[in-house]
Amino acid sequence: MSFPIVVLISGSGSNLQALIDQSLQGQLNVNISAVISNKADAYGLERAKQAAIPTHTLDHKLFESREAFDAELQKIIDQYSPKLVVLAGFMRILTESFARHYEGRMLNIHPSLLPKFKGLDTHQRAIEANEKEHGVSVHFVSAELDAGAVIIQASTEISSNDTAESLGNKVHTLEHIIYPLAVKWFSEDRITFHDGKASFDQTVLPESGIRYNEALK
Ligand SMILES: Nc1nc2c(c(=O)[nH]1)N[C@@H](CN(C=O)c1ccc(C(=O)N[C@@H](CCC(=O)O)C(=O)O)cc1)CN2
Ligand SMILES: NCC(=O)N[C@@H]1O[C@H](COP(=O)([O-])[O-])[C@@H](O)[C@H]1O
Repeated sequence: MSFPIVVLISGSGSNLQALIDQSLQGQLNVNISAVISNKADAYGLERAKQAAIPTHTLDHKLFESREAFDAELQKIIDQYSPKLVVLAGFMRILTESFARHYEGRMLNIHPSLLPKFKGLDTHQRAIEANEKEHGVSVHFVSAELDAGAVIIQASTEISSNDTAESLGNKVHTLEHIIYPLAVKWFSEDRITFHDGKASFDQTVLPESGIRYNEALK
């Protein structure tokens, strides 16, 4: 496997599992070199162990500052010399120096149609805002929270009887399709990042930030 990646998690790891599955099925030619969690009880750590992927737990509560946590996190990550760092439900805001260190080679999946609903509790906020649609965005990670160049988005309608949970389930399904797709494109050098912007090989997308609804039919 010529394309090492490191995945950061904080919770269940269903997006990690989607990457593991597609890698094992030969649809994604990456080597998940390590999985790192800031939460010891993250089920994603179990998923990694079941796939014989090295795991690390780094409890942010044990560090005096965000900078100290990020410095240790960077040390662990760089042992693996990844070509890509994948945030998959990683729930810590990263410092500017950390974001700059991995600029152009760190992705995040965010459960909203950015730039709408940056931050947390996005499903409930979309419902309360009477949005007609909601969805998910894969983007490069920048120092500014949830503001990096968007690579791919997928959307779903919000039904009148949707709850944050039912909407979250619909979004999760979309995530498990578009995150492996974005990682695949990046690993095949069909997405590049320059000067804060994402650009795409013409075989992928005519322009950045495309909605990829048709992929879900
Ligand atoms: N510098 C950046 N760091 C992170 C980004 C980013 O774009 N730039 N994306 C986030 C992921 N994320 C949303 O997609 C996100 C994660 C966490 C938070 C947050 O408020 N975290 C709190 C703790 C919350 C908790 O522990 O439950 C915090 O860090 O104090 C907002 C958005 C990953 N990092
Ligand atoms: N702000 C970041 C954020 O909320 N990310 C969200 O965390 C979940 C992780 O699920 P998973 O652990 O099952 O992959 C995903 O829904 C992802 O969009």
